[in-house]
Amino acid sequence: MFASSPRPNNLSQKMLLVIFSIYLGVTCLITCTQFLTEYLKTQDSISSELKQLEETVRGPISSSLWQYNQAQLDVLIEGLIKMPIIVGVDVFDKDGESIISKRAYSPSAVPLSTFDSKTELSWGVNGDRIFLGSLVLYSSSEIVLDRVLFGFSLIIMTAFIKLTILFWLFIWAFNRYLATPLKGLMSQVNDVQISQDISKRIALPDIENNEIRQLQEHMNNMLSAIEADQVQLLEDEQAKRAWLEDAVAKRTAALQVSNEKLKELATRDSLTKVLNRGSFFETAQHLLTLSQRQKSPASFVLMDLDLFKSINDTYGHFIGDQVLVHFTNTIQTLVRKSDLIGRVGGEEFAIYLPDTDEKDALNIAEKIRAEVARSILDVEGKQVNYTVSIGVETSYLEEQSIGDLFKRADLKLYGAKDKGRNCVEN
Ligand SMILES: Nc1nc2c(ncn2[C@@H]2O[C@H](COP(=O)(O)OP(=O)(O)OP(=O)(O)O)[C@@H](O)[C@H]2O)c(=O)[nH]1
Repeated sequence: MFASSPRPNNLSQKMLLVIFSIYLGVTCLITCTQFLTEYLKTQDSISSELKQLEETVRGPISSSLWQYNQAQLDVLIEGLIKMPIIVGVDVFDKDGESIISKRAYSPSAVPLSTFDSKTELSWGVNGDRIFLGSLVLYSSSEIVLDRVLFGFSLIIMTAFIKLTILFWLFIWAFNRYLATPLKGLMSQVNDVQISQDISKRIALPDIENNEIRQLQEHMNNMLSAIEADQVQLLEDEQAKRAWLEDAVAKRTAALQVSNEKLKELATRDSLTKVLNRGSFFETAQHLLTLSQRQKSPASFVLMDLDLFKSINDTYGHFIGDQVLVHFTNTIQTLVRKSDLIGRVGGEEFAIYLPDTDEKDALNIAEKIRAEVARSILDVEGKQVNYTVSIGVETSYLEEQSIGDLFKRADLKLYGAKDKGRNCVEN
């Protein structure tokens, strides 16, 4: 049973040690007391037997002494000394002088302790008792021990049997009611710990309604509380994350809008919304490089509003601004979405036309010139008419710089101005 039982842990070992040490101590104490009591009882019993023997032999010994019958006295003393409870016999005369002294042991094996019983020897003559001497019978502790040990071995044996039965009963009860349920409890707690699955619950099989069950219930309540806390924490965490993601998304959208605005501010002309000079030339340079790689033609149209100073002077700067906006709106309706429009000076604009040869570029420039010349702008009840001079230039394949193209277009623009304005020069 013990071999198949679970290996005791420190607590159980300690419990066993403490319980059985106490039990052994108490048992030893009781046994020693029992032994002492038994010893004294046996000694009393032997003393009584000695007394009885004295009563029995007092008459014959007194008779032998009265008659001086030494032979009879010797026989009687020999008989006494052979008795199992007697280790010595002494006979004294009336003056206390030893007449006979017999011992059942040799001088080399003297008993540890002896005790005796003494009786007077007398003889009756004419109704008077004549004192003849005394008889002393001795017995020893060894004889008492011999008797006690016989009875006591039975006590020791029964005590050992009781102790053994109690020990195994204790081991069985300990395993059945404490060690096995505790081991099961620890194993299940360990499972929860290793798997980190708080939804698991501890369920010991065949458990009685005792402290272990209460412990199991307390642990399960604790697990439930931890699980509820974890769920709450998870929900809080998810809510926080959702809030954070929402805040980040809103912030990102706001940043994108700001970026777009910044980009527009950096790249666009605030009045006409077409590309500013820097941005136009940068983008046009990229497109020119691309056109060259694809070996496709590209054209550059440079436009300058005619006598714009006098428009400002005549109608004021506000109307001058409206003319600029009108002009950009007009050209946007006449070019492709892929064409690049930029404001390169106060009243000077440029269009970069990818995949456009000289002939097509001239057509577009002419369309712009004609449309502008034809249109009448109505601002604040005033009718404004304006014209534009245009220089057109188409790129050569070996041409690398948009600046060169611009310079050549500018020369053409001067030519148009020289020819009297409101015309296209290429
Ligand atoms: N309203 C307004 N005027 C501008 C703006 N930018 C430049 N101007 C004006 O445009 C005028 C350009 O005048 P000029 O360079 O003498 O040229 P022009 O009068 O157009 O004469 P030509 O170019 O020879 O036909 C100047 O008076 C500038 O003040 C602007 O954004 N708004």
